[in-house]
Amino acid sequence: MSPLPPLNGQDSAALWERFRQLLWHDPDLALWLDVSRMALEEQDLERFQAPFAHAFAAMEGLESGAIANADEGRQVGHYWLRAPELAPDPAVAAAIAAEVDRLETFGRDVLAGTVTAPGGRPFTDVLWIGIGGSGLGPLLMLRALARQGVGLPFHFFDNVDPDGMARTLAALADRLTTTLVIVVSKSGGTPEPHLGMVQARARVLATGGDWSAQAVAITMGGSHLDQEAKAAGWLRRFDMFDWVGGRTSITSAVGLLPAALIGADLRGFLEGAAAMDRLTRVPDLRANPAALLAASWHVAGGGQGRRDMVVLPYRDRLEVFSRYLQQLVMESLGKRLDRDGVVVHQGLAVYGNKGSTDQHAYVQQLRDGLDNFFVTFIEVLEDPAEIPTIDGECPADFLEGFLQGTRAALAEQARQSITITLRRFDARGLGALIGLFERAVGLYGELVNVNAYHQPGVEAGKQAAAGILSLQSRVEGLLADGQPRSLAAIGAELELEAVEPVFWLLRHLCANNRGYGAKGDWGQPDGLVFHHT
Ligand SMILES: O=P(O)(O)OC[C@H]1O[C@H](O)[C@H](O)[C@@H](O)[C@@H]1O
Repeated sequence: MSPLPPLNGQDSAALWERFRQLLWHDPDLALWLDVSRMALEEQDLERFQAPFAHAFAAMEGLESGAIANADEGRQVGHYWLRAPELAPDPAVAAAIAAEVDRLETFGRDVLAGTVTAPGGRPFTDVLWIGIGGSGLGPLLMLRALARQGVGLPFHFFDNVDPDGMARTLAALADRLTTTLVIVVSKSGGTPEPHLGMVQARARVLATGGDWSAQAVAITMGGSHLDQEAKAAGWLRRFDMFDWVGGRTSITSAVGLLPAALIGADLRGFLEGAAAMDRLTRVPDLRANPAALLAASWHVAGGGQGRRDMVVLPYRDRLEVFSRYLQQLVMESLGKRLDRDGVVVHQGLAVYGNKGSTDQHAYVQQLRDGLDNFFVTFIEVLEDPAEIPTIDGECPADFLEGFLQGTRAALAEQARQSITITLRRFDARGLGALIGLFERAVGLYGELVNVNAYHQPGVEAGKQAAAGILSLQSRVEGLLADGQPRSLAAIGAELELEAVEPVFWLLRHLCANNRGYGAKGDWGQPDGLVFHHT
């Protein structure tokens, strides 16, 4: 093969040669990957040989059951979920396969009306309670694969925003007694899904529902949530295995149960991911699409994430994909320390929405402004037949034109882009996309030597939040005697280092009907006097 022409200028023959040489295609998945507009050069492909040999070996170790998440002492087994025979323990392989069967059967029975809400009425809705990977994966499945009139409508509690909960409960109204409530938390101890569960249960019971007959748990065996579901005899419990991280849980019950309840092809989804896994195990940088992605990300950001990934899928069904990738990529790669304990502040920022919509929003800056990004276009070739050409205008052709136009306009300004093209978008294709990005993140994590499977920063935020809640109890306890106090007085009596959190807490309490009031100027916190009425 002739040397890869460098990416510079607008020499269309050289660009075409780059396109031809770097194009990756798999006929079975009918998927193309084009990284020719990334700053990946011949010398990069050479210098990456040794690091990728190491990364491929590390991924092989991970898939064979190594403790790849050393900090948490955990195996990383999401690849086994779609190829159970790869699990190092035959009992684990059997458990994975059995769980898929149970999920599929349960979904089918709910849709067929053989598993019903109390009183024998068919379930009408699903309320899905989960956050992070336990919320985003299901949302992606739903937005990507739901078809009009098939399966159950979904509603989400993916936060503890009381306004969001109130709106969701109001929309369900009297259908709450025929709503299947699915509480999802791998750890079973995350506060958000717990609080959501408590609120949902109270409302279901208040409207005459039968909570245990409507509730389903997806969690690790033995977790707090699992114990609760077991003790109260919930309708079903599904397993989330210890070796599956939240951001890679979409091929577990977390993504499969939504698929089953919207009548999507969950076996096809798993098969697509498994097929991509096979293709991304190939230990050859140029022949491995996940390696080509990881190498492209590396050169774009100098191995330090200096360019953001802008995800532009040209399909509304993939609108949530950028949010999904945000968690997968940023929670995996955004790390302060590398595996040797050196401070590296690694990461790769991800944002996006969809094309061509974004063409009319922030693409202006991508074309003309700060060159701190690369775009990942996602294209689907097969168009639905329902939208015809009218007066010679075919929306699908415009979409194709907008995609190519944006790619070319960016290239004119030496802005980098990747394009992933799928012949067809279906459950299998979605599985393949998931598998592709999961592996690319794993390989990139090896290249930059970070543990892509833990999230110590998230834990820090959780602990700080717990500290604020305990401070609130102390402040409320102090003010319970009815004595008015300034922030300084509260700080002195509680021996606090800082009073600013107390100001924030009391500002919130005073804004609601919680029995607290304040005298003074809210713009001059030092002069405020708070009291409990
Ligand atoms: O499923 P859970 O254990 O409730 O966790 C939900 C989410 O929150 C955690 O804090 C993690 O940062 C996420 O990776 C996880 O997906």
